[in-house]
Order: sequence, then C-alpha cells, then structure tokens
Amino acid sequence: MDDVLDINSLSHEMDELTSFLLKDENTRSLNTEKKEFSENVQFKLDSYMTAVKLNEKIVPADIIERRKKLPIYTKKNELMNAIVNNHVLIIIGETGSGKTTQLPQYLKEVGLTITGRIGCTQLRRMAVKSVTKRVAQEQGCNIGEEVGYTIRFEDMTSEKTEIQYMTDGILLRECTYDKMLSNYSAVILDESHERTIDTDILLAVLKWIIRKRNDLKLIISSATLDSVKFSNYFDGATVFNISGRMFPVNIIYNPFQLYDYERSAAKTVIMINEQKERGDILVFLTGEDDIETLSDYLNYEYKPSSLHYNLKIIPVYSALPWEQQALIFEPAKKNERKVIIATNIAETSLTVDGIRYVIDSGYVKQKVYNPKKDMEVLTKVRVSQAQAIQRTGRAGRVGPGVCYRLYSQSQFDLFPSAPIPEIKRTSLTNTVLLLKKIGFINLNDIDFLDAPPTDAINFALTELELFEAIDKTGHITEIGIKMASFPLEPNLAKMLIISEVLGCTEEILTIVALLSVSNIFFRPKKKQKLADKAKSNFFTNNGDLIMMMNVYNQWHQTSQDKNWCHENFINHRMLLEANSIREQLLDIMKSRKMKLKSSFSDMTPVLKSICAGFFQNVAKKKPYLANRKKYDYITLPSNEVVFIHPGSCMHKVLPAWVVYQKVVTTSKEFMRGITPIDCSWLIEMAPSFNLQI
Ligand SMILES: Nc1ncnc2c1ncn2[C@@H]1O[C@H](COP(=O)(O)OP(=O)(O)OP(=O)(O)O)[C@@H](O)[C@H]1O
Repeated sequence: MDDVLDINSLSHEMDELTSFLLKDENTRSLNTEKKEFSENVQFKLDSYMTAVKLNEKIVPADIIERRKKLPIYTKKNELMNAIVNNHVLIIIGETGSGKTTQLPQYLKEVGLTITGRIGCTQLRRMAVKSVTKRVAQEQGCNIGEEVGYTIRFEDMTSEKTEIQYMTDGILLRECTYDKMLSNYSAVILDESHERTIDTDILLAVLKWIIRKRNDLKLIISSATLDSVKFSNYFDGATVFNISGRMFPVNIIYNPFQLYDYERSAAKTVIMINEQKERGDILVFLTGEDDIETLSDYLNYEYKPSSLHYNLKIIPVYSALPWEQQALIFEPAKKNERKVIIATNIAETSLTVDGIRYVIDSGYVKQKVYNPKKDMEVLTKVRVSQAQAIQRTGRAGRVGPGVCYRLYSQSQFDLFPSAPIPEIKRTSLTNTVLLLKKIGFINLNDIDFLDAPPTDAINFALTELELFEAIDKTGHITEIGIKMASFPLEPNLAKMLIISEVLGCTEEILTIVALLSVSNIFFRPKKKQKLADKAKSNFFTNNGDLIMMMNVYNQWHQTSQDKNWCHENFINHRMLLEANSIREQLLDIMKSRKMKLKSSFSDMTPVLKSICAGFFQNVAKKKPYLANRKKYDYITLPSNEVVFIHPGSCMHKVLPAWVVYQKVVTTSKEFMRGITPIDCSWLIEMAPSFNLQI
C-alpha cells in the first residue's frame, strides 16, 4: 500500500514544510535538497487535492495518474461533449483503451448520476466483479457503495449506488419489472460485438425504450464492432472512435497448418518459460476437458530446470466456483510464473496484472441448438476475428505484451469477422417468456438487429403453451408471470410452481438450487474408481435428482461438514453455492406468498413435479433385443436413440420411462440427470403434450 496517499505522513511533511518556510527569509536558501523536498510535498498535495475533488475520498495517487494515461483520456472532453449531445452513441476503441472502466465515470462527471444510475453491462460474471473492483478503487469507495454490481444470485448494490455493473441477463430481467428502466439515466452495453442473446434482446428493447425516454442515454461500446450496422440500426447514430492502446502487443502467428492445438499450446508455454523474460501467461482453450488435460501435463509431466520458473497453473472455466476462478488475480511468487488456462470466460474486459503473454488456440466451444430435436450441443468451432482480437487484447494492459496465435495469418484471414449471433443458434423459450412479461404480445413487432429463426420462435411459443405460461392468444398467464419472476430456466420455474400444488416445495427448492450449480460430485482423473464407489453409496431408485437432494440433506445433517464432503468426493463449494441460491429462491417464493411444504418420505409428488418441468425430455426404454445386448432408449416425440449415462444411478435400474435433464454427446448420446416416471404422469402434468405412447 506504499503508493496510497498516507494522510498522517502527508500532514507530518506539511508541518515540516511550514516550519521550514517560517525560518528566517534571509537564511533560507533554496538548495537542491530543499527544493526537491518542497516539490515532493507539492506533488503529494496536488494529488491529494485531486483525490479530494474527485470524490471527497482518498484515491491512491498512482491510480489517478494511471487514469490520465489511458488513451480514452486524451479524448475525454470531446467524448463528454458527444455524450451530452447524443441520445445514442456508438463507441469503438481498442482493447485496453479505457472504455469499460472510464465511460461510466465520465458519464458521472457529466452529471448523469443526478437523475439515475449508470448501468454498464458485461458478458460474464468474472468481468463484472473484477471491473467493479477496479472502478470502486478509482472512485475511492467500497464495492456496493457508489460503485456496485449485480449478477445472478448476487446483488452488491445499495441506495448509494451510482454506477452499476451487471451481466446483460440481469439488465434484461430488470426490464421485466421496470420496462422503462426508470432507475437508469444511462445504459452502456459493453462488448456488444459478441452478440449474446441477452445483448441482442436488450438492443431491441432499448431501441423501443429510447423512443419513449428522451432522457435515457444509450451507449454501445466495443473494440471490434460492425459500427456501420449498429449505427444504421439506431437510425444513423454517431460513431465515436478512440485510437491507441495502453501498451503494444506483438502478434506472432504459427506459420504451419495446425492440427493439434493442445500440444502446440503446451510447447508454447514451455518455450516461453525457458526462453522469454519474466511475465505471466494466459492460454485460451475451449473447455474443461482440454484445460484439465493441459493443466495436468504442465503440473505433472513438465519439470522445469532450476534455471527456469516454476509454473503456477490456474485452470479457469465457468463450472469452477468463483473462489477458484478468482485465483487468476493472485500474484505469482518470485520464483513462479503464472499460467492461466481459460475458456472465453477471460476473453473480454479483464485486466490481469502480470499477463505479458497470450496464447490463442483459435478455437471456442459454441452452443448450437436444434429446435427439431430440442437439443443444444456444444461444438468446437473456430473463433471469429473479433474474438481473436479480444484475446490478444488481454496482453498489453499493464505493460508491453506478445500474443502467440497458434494458427497462420492466412487462416486468421479466413475466420468470420464476428461470431454468429447467439439469437440464431439457441433455444428461445426463456427469452420469449421474458419478452412476453415485458409486454410484447406479438413478437413480429420487435425490431431485432438480426431476426431469430422462425422455427426457434415457434418452438418456444409451443413450449411455453405446454407450460401453460402463455395462452392460445399469446398472452402471458398467471403461471407465466410467476415463472418469469424466478431467475431460472422456465422448466425449473415450472417445477417449483407445481411443487406448491403437490405439497413438496421444500424438496423441489433444493433440487432446483442444485440444478443451478455445476456438478456436485468430484471425479478426479487419478481417483475415478474411488470416486465412483463413493457416489454409488448415494444411489437410489428414485433417480439422479433425488440422489443429489439426499446428498444435500445428509450434508446438512453433518452441519455442512467440509471433511464429510472430502471423504465422499462431494464438492463442498458447490453445496455452499446451492445453499445460498436456495435461500434466495426462498425469498422470492415468500415475496410471492408461496408456501413452504414438505412431502416427507413420500417421493411421488417430488417425482411428479420433476416430470412437470422436464416432460419434454422424455424417453422410453426400447424392447430388449438379445443380439444388441444393450438397453437403449428412444426420445419422444423426436425419436432419437439415447442411452443412460454410466455415472447415473439409473444405469442398472433401467426404468421403462424416464425424464432427463440433458443429453450430452461423447462416445454416444447420453442422458444425464435421469428421473424414473410413470407414463400416466405425462398426461397429468402436461395435458397438451402430444405424445403417442
Ligand atoms: N484491475 C486493474 N488493475 C490494473 N490496471 C487496470 C485494471 N483494470 C483496468 N486497468 C487499466 O485500465 C486499462 C483500461 O481498461 P478497460 O477495461 O477500461 O479498457 P477497455 O477499453 O474496456 O478494454 P476491453 O475492450 O479489453 O474491455 C487497462 O488497459 C489497464 O491498463
């Protein structure tokens, strides 16, 4: 903390200066030493006054100085004028130029926090949290005071909050209960280039809002945006360019055709460690599998010599709990080099101190939805040029950097310029429910930047009708309104609502909370047999979801014992997270006057509620055929062949009818999260579901 202005030492130095000045004028000679002394105090005084002026709070002097060095600062006045004079502004500035951290603060200086909050959306929770931390430091406050954030199941804002960072999903949800976004005087949609479904829907909703609210400023910002397309969409909105970046980044392409990016990434990490000067490394891969494989290799197979740094490996992907993800911000020790191996979770808005080298595999996992099968599959695809530029931009933020692209320049030239908008490749059921809740009865009235496929919209409408969330005329029903009030996928919300009718909200609340976190079972590569054995102790004939509920209940009986989790290969952090989500859902239930009831040892109402949420994921066992020597299932009505996952507690039980949470494709199409049902429940729980049993 030695760069923080210390008021005590400052006032001591002031006293010394004063007594120095009071000495006999004639004897006072301004020799160099004294001059330096007085300049030093003057500098500290200036910094202190700037800090005081900024927020009447103490802001570290170096932070004030660093803000002034950002490329965006050179255009500050022009930018503030543009903000004042435009209703909608599109801002394009290189990665690291200062958009995410500075724009909300400039809007505040313009006076926009007098009439409301400044909301700034980010694509990922990690970016929201880390950017808020930085801006709170720059404003000299604690997180949750003048600068706060909101992500799903975590609200760190207060009455005092003027600048609020949040995920785009949170702002969209806010439109469902405040459709004019009346709390905000300005909204910044940051990183809009990635075209997540929530960003696209927000663009459409905000386009509609600003026609009715002259006082709301809308700013769209990114480093890599098709500015012409966005400007045309907003009726010729002004585009403001910010050139320059903090520090240079040298891009090095791989001249060879790349077949094995994992191997190539490993080689590049080792080459950097053995040949390049100090600096941490950020590697972009695609998901848990390749990240864990590379982590294992670098942890256990690679042995750096005493001449080189030890590697501190930090895997980062969304299934990991926040505490583990936050390790990326911890500095490496003197003899260490930090190697962060991440998915695109670390691609936008992040500044990680110490990162000097970025390695880009050129691949990303993308969700692809097939409305005919109602299945979402994660597929490995090439990144777009915009994403590659964002990845490169994680270097050069706190010092000069190098980006190793594991592909050739000519391959890069063939990458699509931007990702395919998510709205064109994802299930729309949740989105359509939110749009209905906001008040869009006819979806054709919505002016989308890129319209979603008609098939996907029709499928979403049919599914919502089956959930009884909308009626035949397309209007939202009471059930739909209730469903939209939970920050959950429609099927989980429906389960919760039905469980009240069936008298088992206690049980379903736990199941829904557990389904909202990642896998609660650990299966470390080196102890798979032990982990499978431990899991089998929890097996029940009532299926995987009830098994998870039993684990949660037993954990509570041990007073949430961490050791118990360790012994049983259970992820303690995930249970804690589920516990906190359960409490928040319970609050929403209470606010909606829903009753908490238990069915105790009777599991039928619980199974029926699960069926009410997952009826569209139903599969029937095919007759046993000796020559096939296996049992397979067939989904209805789509007639796809699927199998019970070997990790499921239904693997040997083989019920005649099941509903499943999802299908994952590895060697085969496996159902996961399986619950046995009685087929007559389908008619009871989803009467309009047209199934030829
Ligand atoms: N947590 C931090 N620690 C140190 N410096 C930071 C931190 N956050 C931001 N900075 C500095 O501020 C600069 C601007 O960051 P900011 O996120 O505002 O840029 P940006 O233009 O939004 O970049 P991007 O398009 O990559 O999101 C960074 O390059 C870095 O120098």
